[in-house]
Amino acid sequence: MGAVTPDDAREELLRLRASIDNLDAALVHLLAERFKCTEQVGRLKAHAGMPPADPEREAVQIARLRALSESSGLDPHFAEKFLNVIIAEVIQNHRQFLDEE
Ligand SMILES: C=C(O[C@@H]1C=C(C(=O)O)C=C[C@H]1O)C(=O)O
Repeated sequence: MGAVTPDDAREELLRLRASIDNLDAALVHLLAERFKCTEQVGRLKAHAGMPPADPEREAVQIARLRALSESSGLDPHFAEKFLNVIIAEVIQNHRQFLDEE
């Protein structure tokens, strides 16, 4: 392979960053849809007198995402940390719905 010129490198960087921008936008859209869903779950639970957190469901979700991560080349430890941050935010929202009831 020949030497990479600064112009080639800049072009490749721009190409990769354009993909990163698209992927970040997709992540934001996916998260927004997930939070719309969990909001409905939270309101349903608050109305039905169910607790905001469901540790059994969380354990199933974490195991599932860890397995998916392993098969797709994502660090499963990172996937678990990421999901835990999201779940903590969801549970905090669910507690607020409970207070509003
Ligand atoms: C969304 C729910 O509420 C909480 C949030 C979860 C999540 O974000 O995946 C999973 C379990 C619950 O602790 C649910 O019970 O399904």
